[in-house]
Amino acid sequence: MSDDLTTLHDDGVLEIPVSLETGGNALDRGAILAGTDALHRVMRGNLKARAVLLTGKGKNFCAGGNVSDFASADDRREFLRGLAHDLNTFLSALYATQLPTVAAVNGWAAGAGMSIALHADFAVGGQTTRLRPAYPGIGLSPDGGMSWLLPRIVGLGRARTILMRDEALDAETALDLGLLSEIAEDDSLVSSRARELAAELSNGPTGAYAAIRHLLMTSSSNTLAEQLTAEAESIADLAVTGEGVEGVDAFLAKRIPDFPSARS
Ligand SMILES: CCCCCCCCCCCCC/C=C/C(=O)SCCNC(=O)CCNC(=O)[C@H](O)C(C)(C)COP(=O)(O)OP(=O)(O)OC[C@H]1O[C@@H](n2cnc3c(N)ncnc32)[C@H](O)[C@@H]1OP(=O)(O)O
Repeated sequence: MSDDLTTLHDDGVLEIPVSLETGGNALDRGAILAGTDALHRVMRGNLKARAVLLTGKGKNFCAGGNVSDFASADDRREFLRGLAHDLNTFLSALYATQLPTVAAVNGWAAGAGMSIALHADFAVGGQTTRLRPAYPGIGLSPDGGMSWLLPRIVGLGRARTILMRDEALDAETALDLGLLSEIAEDDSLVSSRARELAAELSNGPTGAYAAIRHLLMTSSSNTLAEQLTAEAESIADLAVTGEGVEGVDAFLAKRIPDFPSARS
C-alpha cells in the first residue's frame, strides 16, 4: 500500500515521513495526517504492519513545527494549541498500534522533530546528526512529550540544562545520553540502516516488543510491588499468544521462530 506519503512495504514495515523537503524540513501537516490515518488503519486491522519507520524527506529528519505558519496565524495561541493536540493524536496512535518504531534521524531533529525522535524505540543517527529542543530559541516551551521523555532518558538535571540552554547535541553526545540508539558509519547510510533495523524488528516478536515498551514506560510511576505484578501478568498473557507459543516451541525444536506467521 502506498499513498503519496506513507508506504507499507512487503516486509510489514510502515514508512511514515514526518517532514518533506519543502518548508525547511518542518513538520508536514499532510504527512502527519497521512501517518495518523495509516496508524489508525493498523489499529482497525485494515493494514497489516509489523513495524513503523519514521523518516524525514530532505537534508534533515525534522525541523519541528513550521515557524512561518505560527507567525501567519490569526490566533497564534489557538493555532499552536491545535497543532500540539494534532501532534499528540499522531503520537498516541504510534503507541496504540503496539508496533516497534525506528526513526531515521538524518541531519537535524529540532523542536517537535526531536520530540518525535524520542518516541521511537530506536533512533538511528549519522555522523552529522544533531538534536536540538529549539523551543526556547523561539520563546516557547516543549510539546510532543519532550518534557516527559527527556528526563526519563537522560535524568531531570541533564534534561533541564538541555532544554533551558537549548543545547544542540551532536551525534556522539546524543548516543552517550541514550537519545540515539546507534550511529551509522556514514550519513548516506542512515536511511538504509534504519530501514534494515525496521525490517529485522518486523520479523521479530512484535507483541513482546510492545509489552517491553509498556512495562518500561509505566515503570516510573509504579511501585516495585506494582511493577512485579505487571511483569507477571504481562509474561503470562504473552505465553498464550501465537508469538509466545511459537517462541517456546521453536526453541525446543531447535529452529528459528517464525513470528510473523504466528502473529497473523
Ligand atoms: C490528526 C493529525 C493531524 C495532522 C497535523 C499535525 C500537525 C503537525 C505539526 C505539529 C507542530 C506542533 C508544535 C511544534 C512546535 C515546535 O516544534 S517549536 C520549534 C520549531 N522549530 C524551530 O524553531 C527550529 C528552527 N530551525 C532551526 O533551528 C534550524 O533551521 C535547524 C533546524 C537547526 C537547521 O539549521 P540549518 O540546517 O542551518 O538550516 P537553516 O538555514 O536554519 O534553515 C533552512 C531553511 O529552512 C527554514 N526553516 C528551518 N526550520 C524551520 C521551521 N521549523 N519552520 C519554518 N522554516 C524553517 C529556514 O528559515 C531556512 O529558510 P531560508 O532562509 O528561506 O532558506
